Amino acid sequence: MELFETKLILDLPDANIVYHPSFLSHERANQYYQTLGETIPWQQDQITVFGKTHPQPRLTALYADNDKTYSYSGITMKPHGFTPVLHQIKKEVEQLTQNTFTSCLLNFYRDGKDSNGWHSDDEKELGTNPLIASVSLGAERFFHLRNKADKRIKSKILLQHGSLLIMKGATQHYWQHQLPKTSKKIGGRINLTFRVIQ
Ligand SMILES: O=C(O)CCC(=O)C(=O)O
Ligand SMILES: [Fe+2]
Repeated sequence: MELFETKLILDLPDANIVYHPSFLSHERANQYYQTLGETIPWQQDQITVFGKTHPQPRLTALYADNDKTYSYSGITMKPHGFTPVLHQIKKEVEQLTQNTFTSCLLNFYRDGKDSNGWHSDDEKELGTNPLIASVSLGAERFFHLRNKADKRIKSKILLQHGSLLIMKGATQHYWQHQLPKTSKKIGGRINLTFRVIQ
């Protein structure tokens, strides 16, 4: 549940992005970080980008209330069924966004060397204008955005422990995002992205 009404609307052309810094209390964010870190069967897949195969620079897991697979960068992920904790977080995200989700893709960035390269969440299984709701737990990391038509148009936002970032509307058509590496000595970060996978 949202603690404060505080929300930040990113003022970017052709984007619809809202940031809720205090979506979860620190106490609950701590609990979720610990539980998910210990209980999720994290996997490290081999990805193929520009014809080269290498281990993905983070760990992932897919959860869903259906058995539809999700494919990107040459990986096909099979979902697990929602656990009680993930189901609880999903309900809270659904309440705030007034949306329902079928799936949650989890990312575990073990330290500052783990990352997520430039991409849009534009796989066809996500539909035309997907609403992506992204919960951050653990170490703060910068989330970069760049305009697809003019890559010099950029923005970044620090994703804090317990925050929720919502991307919707045409955002994925016009913008890419990434989570770059950092040389700072930081701990792990868990990210949960709720989506509809059709
Ligand atoms: O870790 C993040 O905040 C971003 C994750 C992301 O972009 C994705 O999984 O598609
Ligand atoms: Fe993404």
